[in-house]
Amino acid sequence: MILSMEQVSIRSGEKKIIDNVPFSIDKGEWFALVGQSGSGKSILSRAIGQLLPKNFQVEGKILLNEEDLCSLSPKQMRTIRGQTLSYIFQDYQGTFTPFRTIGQHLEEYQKVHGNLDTRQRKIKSIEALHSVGLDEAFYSSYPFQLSGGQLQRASIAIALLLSPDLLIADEITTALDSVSGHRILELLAKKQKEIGCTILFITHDWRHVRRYADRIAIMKDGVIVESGGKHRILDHPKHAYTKQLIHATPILGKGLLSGLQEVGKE
Ligand SMILES: Nc1ncnc2c1ncn2[C@@H]1O[C@H](COP(=O)(O)OP(=O)(O)OP(=O)(O)O)[C@@H](O)[C@H]1O
Repeated sequence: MILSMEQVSIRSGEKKIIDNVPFSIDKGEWFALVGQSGSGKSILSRAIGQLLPKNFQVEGKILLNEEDLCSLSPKQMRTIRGQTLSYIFQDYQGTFTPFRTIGQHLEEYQKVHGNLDTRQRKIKSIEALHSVGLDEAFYSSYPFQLSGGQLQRASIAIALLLSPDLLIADEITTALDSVSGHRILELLAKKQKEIGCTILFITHDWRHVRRYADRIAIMKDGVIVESGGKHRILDHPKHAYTKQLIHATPILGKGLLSGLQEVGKE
């Protein structure tokens, strides 16, 4: 198991946003966290990296590789973010500082994590760009010179630069057209195979859940109402809310909603 949440509750002042959430993610799996807007998916995922604003209080345990992240200092967390845990967000524009080139972003990330050799940093940055299908010319480009899909590729290059154990992808295709979104997820799936990292994938889109997820948790009003394997959740949902969500966005195509074969049937 790579990530485990034990009775995690999150408040902002008097408001309880997350209520007693338990879940665990196994090493190497693609774990989808699904739920309608405002259910608390982003707040929960940001709590993992201690990225919540100061007015939020987190209770419970968040164990990454058996280490309780809630007990770590901001300095210790900075080391973990990037090296062990990294994020890709829906708002890819926000990942980049407008007046710095893509290459400078890639280099800064390495510098912060102790790679002090200028030449090595440049070689690694260019390799990272190639690995997400961007050629060397993008090294000197500014963020505004890239399309949304290209920028999201660059965010993946940055997020995977130090081969993290856990990558949190928070609605990373929402701001892209469907073809670019599809390409980004294919790229992520390919990179996951290469690096062997675990993915916590936050989404509204059942097509993506069906195609990529191994296991799924369903969130409603700050509570996980149901979780399980893809086949179990998509083809045999138990909770009324899960059924409602699945039926609200039917998946086109023949056979089971999970895309798998029912056991015992040809
Ligand atoms: N900075 C904040 N301060 C106080 N409350 C917040 C803050 N950000 C989000 N919330 C509240 O926390 C709850 C959960 O929000 P969150 O963004 O986690 O939902 P979500 O499931 O990720 O939604 P979406 O799919 O639209 O991104 C909502 O009620 C929201 O209003």
